[in-house]
Amino acid sequence: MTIPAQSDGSAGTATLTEGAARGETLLKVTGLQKHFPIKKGLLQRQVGAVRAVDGIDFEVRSGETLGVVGESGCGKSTMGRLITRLLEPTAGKVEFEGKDITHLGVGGMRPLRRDVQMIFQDPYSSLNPRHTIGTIVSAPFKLQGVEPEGGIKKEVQRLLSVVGLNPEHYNRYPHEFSGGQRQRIGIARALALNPKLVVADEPVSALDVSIQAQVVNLLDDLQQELGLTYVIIAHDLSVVRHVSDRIAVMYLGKIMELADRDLLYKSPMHPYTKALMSAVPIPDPARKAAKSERILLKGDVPSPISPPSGCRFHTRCWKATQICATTEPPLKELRPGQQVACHHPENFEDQAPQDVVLLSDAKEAAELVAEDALAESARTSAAVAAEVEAVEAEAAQAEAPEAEGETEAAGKAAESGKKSTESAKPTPESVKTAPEDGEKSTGSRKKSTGDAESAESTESAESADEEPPAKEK
Ligand SMILES: Nc1ncnc2c1ncn2[C@@H]1O[C@H](COP(=O)(O)OP(=O)(O)OP(=O)(O)O)[C@@H](O)[C@H]1O
Repeated sequence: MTIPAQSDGSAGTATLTEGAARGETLLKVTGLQKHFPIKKGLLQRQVGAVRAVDGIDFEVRSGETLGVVGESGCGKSTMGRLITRLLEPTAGKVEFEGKDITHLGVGGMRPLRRDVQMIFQDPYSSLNPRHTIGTIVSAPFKLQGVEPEGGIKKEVQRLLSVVGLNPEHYNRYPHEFSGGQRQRIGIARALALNPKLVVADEPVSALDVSIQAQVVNLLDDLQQELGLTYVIIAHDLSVVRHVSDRIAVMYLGKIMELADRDLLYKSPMHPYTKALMSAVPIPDPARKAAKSERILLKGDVPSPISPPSGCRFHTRCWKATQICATTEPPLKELRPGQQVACHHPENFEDQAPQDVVLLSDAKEAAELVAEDALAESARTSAAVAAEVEAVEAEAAQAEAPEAEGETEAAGKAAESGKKSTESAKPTPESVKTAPEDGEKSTGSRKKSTGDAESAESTESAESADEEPPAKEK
């Protein structure tokens, strides 16, 4: 699709190249929380709170697309409304282009409304049925008191053609358009003031599959043409797969994994990410065999009013041990470009190798996880752990000759380096020799590592199922 070039002389509108240069941080979120109070009784006393967003940190870089995925109710829309300041955060900080906008009032936010726009999920209810599309798309100009060069009508018609609509339909009403066309009207309205950041909340989930692809491609084209930065919220990974540069996986108000798209698809580290990915249908019949590796999650997402202790995913995770129920894992960069909040990550060295006794919840959850998936998980973790051990041993060896004949302290350091390597022994070893004493033995985790005797088979980390798609940009 050809998209007309953006007119560069629109009076009063910011040019997209202004502000943060490509790759620089445009939006920064620190410890962001939104707790909706639950009130009861005549006096409307607060008796609890829905912890919709419960302490999240991330950055959005200029020119990139950050995909945000997670099951229904995990706080994605609330997060979107917080960063566009449609909601007031309970705690935390939102910075846009280095400026703290967390508690800006209506007046303070007015100039920012040009720079940050939102596209809503439902193209049916987000457009006023009594207004013509001309009125709808021109509303931002009127609200901001902006008079584009050539007049508002001309600019609105230009915007309509930018999003692939007929400019002659300026005077038509929303009901005269199809779902996909209405979403295009919503996109035209969002683009009216040349925003820097566009937050799209489930922009295609209300549309037919064939139309979804058109709208996703339109968003992608517009990004390239206009240098937009996107946060795209979706409930599954298939929508954000082709457009995102990085993907944040949310669960119960927290970010579980935040990674470059290719890394996430090639080797997801959080068990929840892996489960979400295995739920994406595989259209290629030749890869139907992967079906047996589907991971089914047990039960529903727990209530955000009283989320589980420790790691919030532990009640549905097949790898959960005691530490998962008691200690919340921090979101840590385990690989460059891949942050994960997990004590027992997939495709990586175990972060709590001493903790091997599975929780009873985990044993139940493991019954829903295909044997192949469990075996693969153990194999890849073992392979990564072995790799880490080899690298550390090599480093210790390289240090050793230098230490020879030198100070005693240096010798001791080398020695302690070796010890720490030993203590970081791969999980599978420790899991295999895990307590056999009683019913709380490692259960399915043990079973899975048993299958993983050939820890050397690294290629399993890159099963056909997890091949990253070629980015369509
Ligand atoms: N205004 C509100 N008052 C009280 N609770 C709310 C409010 N808005 C959202 N919630 C609750 O916060 C939690 C997160 O909701 P949110 O809509 O952000 O999730 P989501 O991941 O976007 O889900 P979905 O994909 O279904 O829209 C849910 O439990 C929801 O019921």
